[in-house]
Amino acid sequence: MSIVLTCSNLNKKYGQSYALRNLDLQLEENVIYGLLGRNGAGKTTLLNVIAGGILPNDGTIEVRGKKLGRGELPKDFCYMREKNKSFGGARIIEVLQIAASFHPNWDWTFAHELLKSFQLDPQKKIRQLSRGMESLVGNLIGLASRAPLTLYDEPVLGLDVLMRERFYKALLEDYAHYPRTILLSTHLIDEIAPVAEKVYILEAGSLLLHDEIEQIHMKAHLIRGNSEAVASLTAGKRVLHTESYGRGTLAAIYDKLDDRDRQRAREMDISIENLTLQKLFSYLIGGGH
Ligand SMILES: Nc1ncnc2c1ncn2[C@@H]1O[C@H](COP(=O)(O)OP(=O)(O)OP(=O)(O)O)[C@@H](O)[C@H]1O
Repeated sequence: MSIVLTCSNLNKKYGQSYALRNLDLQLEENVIYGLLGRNGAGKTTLLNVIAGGILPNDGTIEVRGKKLGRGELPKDFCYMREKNKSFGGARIIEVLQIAASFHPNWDWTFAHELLKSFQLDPQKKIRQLSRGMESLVGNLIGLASRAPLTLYDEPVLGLDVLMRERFYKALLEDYAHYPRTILLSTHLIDEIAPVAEKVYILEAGSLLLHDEIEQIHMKAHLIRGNSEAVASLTAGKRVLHTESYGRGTLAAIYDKLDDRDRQRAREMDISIENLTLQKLFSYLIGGGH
């Protein structure tokens, strides 16, 4: 396992409030990550601190084991911001030409395929584009640049369902042939579950959870039954949330359940459901509501 990027103890304050607090994050080579969090959780700030030149108050960033100096940006990376106000007067094709000059792995054949698939007219000016089309231009650049480290901030913002599906499909197909490290920040949590291999969940600038999607499928459960029975089954496990109803309790847990746990659950008439990533997220940050 080779580490591409390590952020250690990052802190970023705006006035008295922390946009990032003691944040640690590590990205491995050739993995797709989801960066999840509510509005204001700190996702954009984190991406800007890594790649957008915002200086943290504390903490270090290492790229392939080499610490970045203050204000230094990673090499060989592509960062597609949520908002890109520059280039308004330029045509799409001109923006692609600029991007191509920055990225040594740029693939023009792929870029033209994506223009067609995303239904973008290369002669259109950036300021004539809808919100979704603008996102698609950014997504195209992120894909065709094939940078070893690609960071996307809300890439599907403003996209309709068809275009979201086309983007995810293009990403996964291209990643299968050209593996690299990709981090996608998003609100659309269940959509990212089939795309990402690992996720980081932020809340109020801190890391709430990070794990492999596969592990999340194995560990995120909702348990329902008699209160004493639920308390006994969940003892020693990571309980995210509990709620009482009549004589029963509902508990969201984040832990593996082995055969013995499941046998006990059957004996005690406890039901066990798997939680979707979206539901896990809701229980982590707000008790499921
Ligand atoms: N330039 C700024 N000045 C002051 N506060 C800021 C600034 N940029 C961000 N913040 C604050 O930092 C916190 C994190 O914001 P950030 O944009 O990183 O969140 P986010 O997770 O990307 O949110 P969203 O999903 O809504 O884009 C918020 O409380 C925000 O108000």
